[in-house]
Amino acid sequence: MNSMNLSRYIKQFWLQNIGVVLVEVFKSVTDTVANILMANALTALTKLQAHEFLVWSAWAVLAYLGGAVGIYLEIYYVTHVIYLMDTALRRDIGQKLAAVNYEEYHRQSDSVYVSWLTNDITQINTYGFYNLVDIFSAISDIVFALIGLLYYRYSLVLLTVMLAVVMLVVPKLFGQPVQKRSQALSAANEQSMNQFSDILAGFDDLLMLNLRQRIVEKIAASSTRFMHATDRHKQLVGAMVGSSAAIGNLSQVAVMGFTGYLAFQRLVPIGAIMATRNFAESIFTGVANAGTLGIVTQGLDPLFAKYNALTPDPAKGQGMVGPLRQALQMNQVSFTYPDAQQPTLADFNLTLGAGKNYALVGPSGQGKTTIINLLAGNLTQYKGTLRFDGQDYRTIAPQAIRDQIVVLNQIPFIFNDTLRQNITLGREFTDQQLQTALTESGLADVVAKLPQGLDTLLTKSGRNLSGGQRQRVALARGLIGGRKIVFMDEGTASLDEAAAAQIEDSLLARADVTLLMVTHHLRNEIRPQFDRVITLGEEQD
Ligand SMILES: Nc1ncnc2c1ncn2[C@@H]1O[C@H](COP(=O)(O)OP(=O)(O)OP(=O)(O)O)[C@@H](O)[C@H]1O
Repeated sequence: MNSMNLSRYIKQFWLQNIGVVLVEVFKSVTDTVANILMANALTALTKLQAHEFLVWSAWAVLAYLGGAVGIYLEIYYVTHVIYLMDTALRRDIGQKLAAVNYEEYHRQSDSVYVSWLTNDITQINTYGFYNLVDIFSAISDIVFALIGLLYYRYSLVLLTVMLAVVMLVVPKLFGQPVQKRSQALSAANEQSMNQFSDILAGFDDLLMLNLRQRIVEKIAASSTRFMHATDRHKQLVGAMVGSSAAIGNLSQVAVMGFTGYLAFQRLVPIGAIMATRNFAESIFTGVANAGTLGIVTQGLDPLFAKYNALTPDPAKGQGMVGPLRQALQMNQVSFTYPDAQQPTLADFNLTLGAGKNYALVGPSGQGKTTIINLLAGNLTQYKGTLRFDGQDYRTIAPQAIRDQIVVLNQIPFIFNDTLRQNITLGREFTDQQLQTALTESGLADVVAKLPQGLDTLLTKSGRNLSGGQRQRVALARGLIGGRKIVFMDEGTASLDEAAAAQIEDSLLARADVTLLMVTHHLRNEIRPQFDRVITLGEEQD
């Protein structure tokens, strides 16, 4: 994907954006015409010509009605086009996120990405798309107001242009600082999102400790910090817009004064004073806005830089693998987490034979989950060699490895969707395949008891399923694609003994499944069913 920036989306929807431009031009034309018509009415009034006064006023009313239609179109159509661009932008952010690997994705928390898709888009709308519309509206107003002034006297145009140049210079002084504060605002947004989701995720624990008030304190503190970042941003934007407005107002007075002089000289009609004041107002407000808004728009560059910094999975391997026939191997594998002082694994060796069952036990923090993530192809920055049926992982396409593996975590993720969708995740399967997966995962009985069967809507995090049922949904989700290597990372730790036994036994009994089970509680009765119990910290093969 090419790099993301504002203009990319404007070009992508160029036809609709031409529509936006036409709406703005239409508004400016109706304003200019209405101004001249009202000026004519005023001139007729100063000459006490009642009929002319009424006729010019009636025309002016028509022009103002046209302007009202322009305002309607601006509010409805312009917003519609901006939302089209928002959707394309969110889609591209989604595409960037979907292209990264495990390590890159987990460099930041989910709530940071949520903030990209919500707060950042609001910021891009306010300071980007709506701003650009405002800038164009300002430019269009300026052009037609200049034509209006030219209609009376070219010297009015000259004076106005000179004053406008002064106004353009002022906002430039604010460019860099505004960019910095806009960057800080985005960072503060991410941080508060992070803090909100962190404290809310801890609701259950706070409830049990009778510390729910902490939610209120944390939310308030986080919101206050965000408010300070907004304050700092707005202070600067305010100073910039304010100083431009001050110069603009003084310039308007100068234009009015000059028109008054021309009227005394009988070079323009007396009613022109109203029109030139309005034209000058349009021009100076337009120049002030166009100058300052342009700078605010540039302030969005750091946001886009953030999205562009996401690097797609750099894995070079193209090789394919099928179902495991011989073994998965780790040879002299060492792994150190970024920022960690000590390696988690050093010269580690392990062989998992196809169709065999392994238990991986050992004290907490020894690296059991790390081993699973290495074997699953999620962690790539290791030393040594990983092999799939003798083929080096580095030469295999990462998705080909994932196609063979199911990872069951302690708390599997349940999407807010139907049970069927939670298993298929949008993939097409025959009823037969679905039925087999339900049976293999021990879900068939559960589904039979649900009034709505597979169409039962599961709530967020699967709260209407028991822990064991959630595990089975995750298992069915993995097995349905024909995966035959199962890594259980404390997959049954949160279940009662009966539920754990049901899942473990069904996997242990399958000769076609290669099972690696990480556990702290290896039940004695299933110990003999393992081909090997690997204790971390002991000699490896
Ligand atoms: N993302 C990470 N970044 C930095 N260090 C990490 C990360 N994940 C794990 N570690 C560290 O690596 C070590 C091994 O962690 P790992 O989760 O693999 O151990 P484990 O044996 O599975 O532990 P447990 O039995 O408690 O689940 C620990 O010291 C842990 O602090």
